[in-house]
Amino acid sequence: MATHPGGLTAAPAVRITSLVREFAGRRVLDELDLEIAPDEFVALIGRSGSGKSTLLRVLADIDREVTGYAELTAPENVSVVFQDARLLPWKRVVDNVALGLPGPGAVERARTALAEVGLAGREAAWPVELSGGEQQRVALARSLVREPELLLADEPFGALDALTRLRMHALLRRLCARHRPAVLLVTHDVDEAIALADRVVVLDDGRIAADLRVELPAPRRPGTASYAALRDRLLTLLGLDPALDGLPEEDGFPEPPDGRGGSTEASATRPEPAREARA
Ligand SMILES: Nc1ncnc2c1ncn2[C@@H]1O[C@H](COP(=O)(O)OP(=O)(O)OP(=O)(O)O)[C@@H](O)[C@H]1O
Repeated sequence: MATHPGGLTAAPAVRITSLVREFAGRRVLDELDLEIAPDEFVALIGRSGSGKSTLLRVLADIDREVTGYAELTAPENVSVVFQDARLLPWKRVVDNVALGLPGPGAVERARTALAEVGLAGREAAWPVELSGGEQQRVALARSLVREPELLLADEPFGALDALTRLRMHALLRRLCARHRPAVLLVTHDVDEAIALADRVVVLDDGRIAADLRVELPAPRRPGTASYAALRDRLLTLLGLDPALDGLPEEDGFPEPPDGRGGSTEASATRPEPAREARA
């Protein structure tokens, strides 16, 4: 639970207890527990197939086919940002942001939100006229103009170049400081997780392998000893070798049945990440 100024203890924005999601009898989320406080920024990392997007879809109420849970509490006012901006190509930028907003002030609010993400003057543009980073900024404006209590983001910057991604980090930090939603950010990028999150949760085979608070002082610059220690710990938890800067020695994927791919038995065994107690 979050303790707010004044000593009040706020109820968590998200509380999940013993969540199970199966596909064809296989547990993809396996009795998962997670709490996110209001205003808290949680990054969710984990290997491909570990269940990150599934968890996000359940919280977004896109996936309702959960097999079981003891508690599943999330706010009603949730916004979701995906890797692709998913703008309606036949609507101008401002109308994409205003879409579904109630009241006569909708367009004005959309304009203000676009200015907040640095797109003042581009309101009348068509989505196709914007770069990938600009489209993603529109998607952020569209999400935050609704003042969500919970912002869910599934690799929102994964398709952007490295420089744009860094600028998007700064933008998202500023927007979250202003709007103060609880955030669950799915990312493959350990540095992105460290740069943005209050907590990094590591998912492995549908269970939480580690839950680490990021205690680094701002600005969180790579190169400090404490940054490197946290980064190494997260890479290790992902089954990667920090000494190789995150590159695994083997790809860790199963061999094709006919043995094509030509390597040894060892390469068919994926590296086992360490499990850690909740910190
Ligand atoms: N609709 C579906 N039908 C069957 N299996 C599914 C479905 N959606 C997801 N899965 C399976 O659930 C597992 C978790 O998928 P999920 O997309 O949540 O993983 P992820 O951690 O987000 O992976 P990635 O990092 O590669 O995006 C995978 O093994 C996937 O094949």
